Formats: sequence, C-alpha cells, structure tokens
Amino acid sequence: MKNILVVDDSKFFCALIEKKITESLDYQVMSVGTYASAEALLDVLDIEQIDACLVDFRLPDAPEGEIVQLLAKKRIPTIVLISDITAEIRNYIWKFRIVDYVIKSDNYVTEYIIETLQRLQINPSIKIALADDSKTSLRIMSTLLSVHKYQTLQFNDPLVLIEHLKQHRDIKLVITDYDMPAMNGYDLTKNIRRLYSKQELAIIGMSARDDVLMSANFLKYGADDFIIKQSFLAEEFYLRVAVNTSRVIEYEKLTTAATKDYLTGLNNRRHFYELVEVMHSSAYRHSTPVACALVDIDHFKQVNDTYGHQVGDAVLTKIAQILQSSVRKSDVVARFGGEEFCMYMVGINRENSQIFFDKLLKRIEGTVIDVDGLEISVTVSIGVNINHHHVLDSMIEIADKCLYDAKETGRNKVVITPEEPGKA
Ligand SMILES: Nc1nc2c(ncn2[C@@H]2O[C@H](COP(=O)(O)OP(=O)(O)OP(=O)(O)O)[C@@H](O)[C@H]2O)c(=O)[nH]1
Repeated sequence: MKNILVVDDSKFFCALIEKKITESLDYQVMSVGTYASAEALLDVLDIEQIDACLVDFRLPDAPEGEIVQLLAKKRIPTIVLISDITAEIRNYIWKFRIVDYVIKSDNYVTEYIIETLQRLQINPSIKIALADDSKTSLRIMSTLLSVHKYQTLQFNDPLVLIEHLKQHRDIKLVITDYDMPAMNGYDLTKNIRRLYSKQELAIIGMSARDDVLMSANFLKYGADDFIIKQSFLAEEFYLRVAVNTSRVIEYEKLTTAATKDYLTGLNNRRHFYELVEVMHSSAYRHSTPVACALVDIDHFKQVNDTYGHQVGDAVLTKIAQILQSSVRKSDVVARFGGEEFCMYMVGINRENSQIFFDKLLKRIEGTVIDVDGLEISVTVSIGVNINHHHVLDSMIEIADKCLYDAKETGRNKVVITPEEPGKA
C-alpha cells in the first residue's frame, strides 16, 4: 500500500485528514508536526513508497515554507496547505512544481484534498497528447502534467498526431496550440472530431494570439475548452485538464457498465447481441463460415459449495481470460450469465472448429487456478453450431442443444453440430 505523508502541527487537522483519507482512499497516512521530524523521517523512508505529501506552509520550526523546498528536492508530489495566500507566496510555492495549494480556512478543504489525491491515483492511466510547434511550450506543458502524474505524448506536427489518433484509441485529451505550420488548431480540432466524439476525447485549444474570436471559434469547431497563453496560471491549467479528462473517464465508465460483465470484463449478453447481430447478418449474406459456441463450466455449483463464492468468482474470471485470449480480435466472447459463456467466430470451418475447441478444452482442463494458494482445476463442456441459420437466436439455440448433449454424455467434451445433408 502507498503512503501519504502529512506534515502539520495541528493535531486536530492531522486526525481529521487521516480519517478522511483512510475512509475514501487506499493509502496509509503518516503524520508529523515539524520540519525536523519530517526531514528525519524522509532520511529513513524509501521515497518511492511515498505517493504524495500534504504540508502546512508554516511550521513551528520552518515558518517561511522551507518544507516545500525540502519536498521538491526529494521530488515528492506535494499539496501545500496555507491560510494566508499572497501573490508572493503563490509565486514562491509554484516555483517548486507543487501539485496544488489549498486555502486552509475553506470549508471545502478536505473534500478538495481527497479529490486531488484521487486524481493522482488515476492520472497515471490517462494519456494526454500535446500539439505545438514550439518545443519550449511542449516541454513546459509536459513537465506540468507530469507533476500530476499524467502520461503525455508530444507532437510538433499535427498530421502525425492525427495518424496516431487513427491507430491508438487511448488518448483522453488533446491540448493544441493554434499557430502551427502544417495545420492550424481549428483544422486539427475539426479533423479530430471526425474521428472522436466529445464523449470519447476532450480537446483544449490554446493560443498566444490577442484575438477575441479565438476562444469562440475553437469551441465552434469542436473543442471543449480554451486557454489563453498570456494569462496562463498553473492552477487554472490543472483544473481545466482535470475537468475535461474526468468527463471523458466518467463517460467511459458508464459505457463499460452498460456493455461489460462486471465480474469478468467480458461483453455482457446484451452487448454480445448488439455486436454479433450485424456480424452475423453479413456472414449469412456472404455465406462466410461461422462458429457459435456455448461454453459451460462443469459442476460449477460444487466449486461454490466447497470453496465459497469468492473462489467461484476467481474461477469464472480465469476461464473468461482463457476464452478471450484464445480467440482473434475480430471474434466476440461474452458471459451469458452464471457459468455460461458464448463465443462467436467468423471465417472458421468445420475442421478448424474441431481443432480449436478441442485445444480450448485441453487448455482449460490443464490450467491450475491459484486462488490465494488454493489450487483448483475445472473442466468445461462446449456446444458448437457451425451450420448457418439466418437468425442469431436460432444459432445459439442449436449450440445450446449441442451443449446439452455434451453434458449428458459425460461433460469435459466438445459437441459440434453434425454436417447438414447436401452441405458437405
Ligand atoms: N461464484 C459465482 N457463482 C455463480 C455466479 N453466477 C452463478 N453462479 C453459480 O453457478 C452455479 C451453477 O450451477 P448449475 O447450474 O447447477 O450447474 P453446474 O453445477 O455447473 O453443473 P453442470 O452445468 O450440469 O455441469 C450455481 O451454484 C450458481 O449459484 C457468479 O457470478 N459467481
């Protein structure tokens, strides 16, 4: 477990924030009240184990913010607590590349700290692309974002960025300058919007131009936000990045909840139908061979009854992984419910279906599933329909009959639909 170091001489505040952090985050909290004790602790601790630091700007033995400098030297992400912010103090603390500062008297303070710490946990999985022809701008933005632990990719050519976005769908935010030789920010925004909706990827436009229309135009072409380079403030930049990436992540979570099985991460039954209906009608029209298989774990009730539901869940998750990793990207695997899975594969003939499902059966039988030291093996029965029927539900119904035969005739076996007369 990662650690948060709190340096504050108020015992009340330390107790309050420790309670809030341990309630809502997977962090262990260490608290000290002085600069000297923080320094002594940092000398003996493994810095890698400290995920973030929360420090009071004014400590009894270091009243001028010396603690901020100490933590910056150790490169620990730091949130500064302060009760009397002035322009001078603000400039001083930002020099040390802090994560953020928080005004202590504010009622909202603990909530804001928790949100910021939560973001520091999530941000390493968020990829942000930066488009700017100025290497200095790219470096400044990338450094700022790395303090908040975001992953960044830098592009000085917008055309290269567009190609990258076509190949990789994991970028959550693009921050783009306006003036670039190969393509301006408006055109880049328009091009990105042809590839991604606002829910899938956010865009922030940026410009140093003194043009009042720039912000409105960026937004009209599909950007979500705009930052003026001249009045650039780190705290504003971070908030805009956080708001825009959070929106995309929240949408992604909603989509995942609607389409994926919560336990195994496979497609759920509803999404299987959404994906496969289209594939199947095309395969049927073009007489492309398909295999529709139902896979059911044998005597799964016994696993639950003997070892408990948690072990049962681990077994389901492992089998799901095996099924998903056995097929091509173009095939669809879903959990249909309970211990039953459905697989739909395009372009596989009778001979290859037999080879594929026999191999899958053996792979599952030979897998030892380790659940906290407990070693379990299971077998599956598989019913496969490779005969064409234009209705998808009928394809599945026929596979289900084969599965029933596999169960009835001994389990741990594959039953494939017999050849249809006249269709050899
Ligand atoms: N752990 C766990 N168990 C589940 C889940 N969904 C369904 N089950 C259990 O799966 C078991 C299915 O049992 P049965 O339908 O009798 O089938 P079986 O024991 O596999 O027997 P055969 O299919 O005939 O080989 C039941 O005990 C369900 O409670 C789940 O999400 N997690």
